[in-house]
Amino acid sequence: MAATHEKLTVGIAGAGAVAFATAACLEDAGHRAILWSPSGKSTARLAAGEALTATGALEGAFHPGVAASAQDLVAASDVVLVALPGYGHKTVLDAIAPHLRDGQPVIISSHASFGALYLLRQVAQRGVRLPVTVWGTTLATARQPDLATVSVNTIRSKIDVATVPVSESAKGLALCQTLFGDRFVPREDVLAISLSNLNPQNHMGIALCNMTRMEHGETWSQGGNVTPNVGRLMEALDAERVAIATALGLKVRTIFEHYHLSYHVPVAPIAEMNAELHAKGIGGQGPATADSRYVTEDVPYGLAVTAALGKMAGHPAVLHQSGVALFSAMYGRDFLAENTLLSEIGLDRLSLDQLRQACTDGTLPTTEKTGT
Ligand SMILES: NC(=O)C1=CN([C@@H]2O[C@H](COP(=O)(O)OP(=O)(O)OC[C@H]3O[C@@H](n4cnc5c(N)ncnc54)[C@H](OP(=O)(O)O)[C@@H]3O)[C@@H](O)[C@H]2O)C=CC1
Ligand SMILES: CC(C)(CO)C(=O)C(=O)O
Repeated sequence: MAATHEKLTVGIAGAGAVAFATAACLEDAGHRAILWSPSGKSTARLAAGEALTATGALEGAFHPGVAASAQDLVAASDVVLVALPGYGHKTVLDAIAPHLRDGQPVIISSHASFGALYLLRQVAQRGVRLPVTVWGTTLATARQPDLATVSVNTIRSKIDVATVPVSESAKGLALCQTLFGDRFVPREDVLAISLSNLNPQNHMGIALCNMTRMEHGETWSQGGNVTPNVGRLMEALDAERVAIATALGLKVRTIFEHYHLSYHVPVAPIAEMNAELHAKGIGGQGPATADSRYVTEDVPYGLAVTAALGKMAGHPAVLHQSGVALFSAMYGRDFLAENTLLSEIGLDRLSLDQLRQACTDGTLPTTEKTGT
């Protein structure tokens, strides 16, 4: 699909902060957005006729549609966009998979734990082929003060994108441009995107170093608490991730580029960039609970993946591995075991060659480990 002024209907699976912000942006651009909340809770007020009010980087009152079921969502949409935390991905992918049509594009924002490969396997069992476009991050950073309002902190100027199968990359990119404008940076494949989500490493530094604030339920500035030592930890985590990507011959953004492109602040040490965000009033607030996706999503669906890829690439990500172990010890949970996608795609049974092939053609091997 070439980038056009075509107006499309986008079915959004998920109805949290990012889903609301994405729906508002789509409606603002003249597209039609339909939201689906897996429990129905998050769309109840919109379904009752209230407007979705966006404040901040996007202002306005919008009336996206609401779907009562995954089946209705998929049936009414040209494109399906998955926008919710990784711990909900398998549930939602399982809900949409039986209804997706041949060729119907799916976008996952942000992509986690090779969910694209899982979805492609599920639809292939029905003989359905479709392109899955994956983003390393989200269109916006946002919070949901209530279930009819979204506070949009920033709309990103650059988003890393790839499509599985890779042969559909140009069409996937054009679709994203049609929907969201010229803000996409094409990356090689879903493997590159898996190493492009900076939330897990950044949230590890932020949550680990502010855990007592989270446990005490304090209100605290996120940007203002990325102090020099926290910033250095985040930079060291970043160096591990970038080293793995480099070893695999993949180009990914650095933490410096990420903060610069997401928040439009000059490149500097990460503590300084965060201090600048804090001073500008866009540093955000850190989690006011230990039950935060900064840990419950980012450890099993993020740190664990980078750690696994580090081992496969021969560049062990010691700090990421330590993050999984430390948070598991702190919470008294086995975060590695909580990931519902990696075990499904059998990442530990794949060789690097097999994983790379699957990321290229979208087909997971059925045979035992072969190649390096
Ligand atoms: N918010 C932000 O600024 C940023 C977010 N991201 C990433 O974007 C994604 C979405 O974030 P955000 O919108 O803030 O998240 P939210 O917590 O606001 O998402 C809430 C939505 O997720 C659904 N959900 C939660 N748990 C489950 C589950 N177990 N099964 C099924 N559905 C579930 C909820 O369902 P229901 O409606 O039924 O309650 C609701 O629709 C995450 O991966 C996050 O890391 C990345 C960068 C910035
Ligand atoms: C707040 C922000 C934008 C940075 O940590 C974020 O990534 C999130 O909410 O997940």
